[in-house]
Amino acid sequence: MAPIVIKSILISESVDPCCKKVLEENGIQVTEKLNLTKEDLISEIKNYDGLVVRSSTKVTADIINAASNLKIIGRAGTGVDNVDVDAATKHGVIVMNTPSGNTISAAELTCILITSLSRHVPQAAMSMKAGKWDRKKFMGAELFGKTLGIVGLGRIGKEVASRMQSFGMKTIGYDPITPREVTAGWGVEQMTLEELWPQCDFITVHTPLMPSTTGLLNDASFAKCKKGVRVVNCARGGIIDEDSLLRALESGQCAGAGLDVFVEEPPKNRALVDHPNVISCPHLGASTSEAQARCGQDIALQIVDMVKGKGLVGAVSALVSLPVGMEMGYGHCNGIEMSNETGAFSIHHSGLLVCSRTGVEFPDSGWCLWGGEGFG
Ligand SMILES: NC(=O)c1ccc[n+]([C@@H]2O[C@H](COP(=O)([O-])OP(=O)(O)OC[C@H]3O[C@@H](n4cnc5c(N)ncnc54)[C@H](O)[C@@H]3O)[C@@H](O)[C@H]2O)c1
Ligand SMILES: O=C(O)[C@H](O)COP(=O)(O)O
Repeated sequence: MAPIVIKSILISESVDPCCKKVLEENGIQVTEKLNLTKEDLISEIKNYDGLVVRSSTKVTADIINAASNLKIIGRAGTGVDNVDVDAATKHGVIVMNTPSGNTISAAELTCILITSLSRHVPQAAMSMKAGKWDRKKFMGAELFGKTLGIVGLGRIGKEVASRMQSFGMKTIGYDPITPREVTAGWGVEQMTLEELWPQCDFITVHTPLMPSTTGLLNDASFAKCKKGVRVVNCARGGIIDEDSLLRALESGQCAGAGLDVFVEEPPKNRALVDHPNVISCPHLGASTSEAQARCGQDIALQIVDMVKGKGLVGAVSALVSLPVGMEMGYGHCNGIEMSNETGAFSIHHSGLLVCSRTGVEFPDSGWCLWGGEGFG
């Protein structure tokens, strides 16, 4: 791989200081400017070879078009839905993420929301602070023996399963890509969504936000659930349709929701946040010192490796420039096996890889196809 020259990088969000340190130790000049408006970013970006962001900076096509020197957009975290990967690819800008750095933190917050929902801990704590001693109102239910449905059995889904199994929960799930025999090895029985909905006491979603996952839980799927199901979304706002969730909470079909993410962040419509049976957080899944240190260090090291011509670990957009029908590589990731099997992936206009044989959409996350870590 030919080395790529990166002399200056703009960090536009609160990224762990080790990111700046590693880049500077490798001769890259780093400027940190937080809370830039879109207009500020458009006028600033031409001065930099690289941009490092988290999820708040919306790196839209107009920003990328104005970035005459930009060669790399580094996402210190997992989701790249705040970056216009198509526009970046068209401009030859590499988009890179650090998908495993915050897995444990996101999984832990998910489990905290599940356990809090079962015992109303946040509501009880607020009532204590209000000077009350209300033991009847906060009667809960044990998690032991209950069924947790996990939709999306990738990195975070797997970690959630093992933690909740230690509470004695039965874990079932659905994932169109991770093989059933692999998740059976983690104690997760896979089934169709139609089979899954009516069995669950709790449902947690861990997919990327894509056309096929938008509104996965909607009026129709809530209607198939047990009355009183509790749901958690620590993935992306919109995977659980927000209007349907509110209706299900109001009718009692859904007894509680734990939400870390919203369609609009921060949410202007406060109906869900204000609902008494909703526990919500301001997108805190990755907000631990450990996750931030890992993501900050990983993105810096990946950029340095790219500059030195050592590799393109975490590259997301590079895939889009590969020809349809290419050989993607070898490994035990099912996506790779399928590419070898079919040689028939096409690049969807939204940046998704779509297998023409199965119609399965792959998120454009480089880890699974480049890293070869698969589902080990
Ligand atoms: N709240 C936070 O701060 C936070 C932190 C980290 C990650 N995330 C988000 O969590 C989500 C999961 O992250 P991850 O690292 O586990 O990703 P991952 O890529 O490891 O796993 C996602 C899984 O979803 C599966 N999937 C795709 N389409 C599906 C569908 N239609 N139905 C069911 N499963 C489907 C994929 O096959 C994959 O196994 C992402 O949306 C990510 O952006 C949020
Ligand atoms: O996709 C992610 O990595 C998470 O949503 C975390 O986003 P953040 O880096 O903005 O906290």
